[in-house]
Amino acid sequence: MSDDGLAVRVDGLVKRFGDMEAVRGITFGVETGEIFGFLGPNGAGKSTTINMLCTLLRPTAGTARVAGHDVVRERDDVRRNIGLVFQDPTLDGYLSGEQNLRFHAELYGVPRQLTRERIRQVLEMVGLWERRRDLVRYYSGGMKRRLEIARGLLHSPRVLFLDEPTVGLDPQTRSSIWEYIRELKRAEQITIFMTTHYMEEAEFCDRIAIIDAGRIVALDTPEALKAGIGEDRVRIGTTDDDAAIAALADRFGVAAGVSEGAVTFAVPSGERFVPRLFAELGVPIESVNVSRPSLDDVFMSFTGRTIRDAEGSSRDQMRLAMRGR
Ligand SMILES: Nc1ncnc2c1ncn2[C@@H]1O[C@H](COP(=O)(O)OP(=O)(O)OP(=O)(O)O)[C@@H](O)[C@H]1O
Repeated sequence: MSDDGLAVRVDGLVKRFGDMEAVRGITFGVETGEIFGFLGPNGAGKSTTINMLCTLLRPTAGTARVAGHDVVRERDDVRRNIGLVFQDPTLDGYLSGEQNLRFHAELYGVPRQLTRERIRQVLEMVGLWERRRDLVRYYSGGMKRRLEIARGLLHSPRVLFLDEPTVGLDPQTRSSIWEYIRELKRAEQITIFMTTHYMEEAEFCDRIAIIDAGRIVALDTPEALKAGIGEDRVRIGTTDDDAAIAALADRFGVAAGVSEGAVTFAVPSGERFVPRLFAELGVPIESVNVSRPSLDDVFMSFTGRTIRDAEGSSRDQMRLAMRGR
């Protein structure tokens, strides 16, 4: 089996593209049977990491072992033991769901006598058995993604890699994909390694690593990460944000900033703080929102900005880089 019960073991992994260091020496382990989430804004290095673990990209430095095998030296062993579901669909629309799976089974050398039963199992698991004879081009986006998950499972991999499995899907379909992922964990006892930039979804993972600008900034269960914050988040809409930020610092000793258009800060007990705010801030308040720590706050506490702001800035950086060419 894998090293010390670890399905994935990463040590000092680095990936450089020219001068650009996309992954900057990350180290972590994923336990067998766990749903492990890799969470971070666009451009943080999630896909680059997953591509190295899947043997599609060669690391610049460091090591990674998947299902007990080295991703560089034992590439074929790694490939035999993993399933992939990537962002870009690679299904053949002119084949039926079942034909797509049969083709994949042959590609992966699934023994003939097992193929039929295995196809039935995985199609039932993702709720597509009844639709198996329909051409994939007539499937909805959610059905296609489910078929890809079924395909990724066909050869009974030990580790399933899902790169943003729900991106571009509507909320209802996203939640149904999650039901299948959780069911999968119960039924197949495999390790699931997934990337996402949806904070709400990371909550469903057993553990998550938060990645920002190529570095892991936090790694734990979602509960432990949120409990570690210990403060509520308060957002206020005001007529004068700069004056409100100055007053918060002067009168309450609270450091606030503007995030996503509202003055935002953290205090130990939000509900108790708000009445004082109205009485003492001295700047008109138009709206108030108090929330318990979320994974967004965890990200904020480690990076100083929200994940959406981080996406904005990474897009800006990319635009600048393009302009500089
Ligand atoms: N082949 C490549 N050549 C040059 N730069 C690359 C290449 N692939 C990725 N990058 C850069 O590496 C950084 C990390 O990209 P990566 O795709 O891993 O991020 P990500 O976290 O997966 O983002 P997303 O959520 O948008 O997929 C980005 O700045 C990206 O532009």
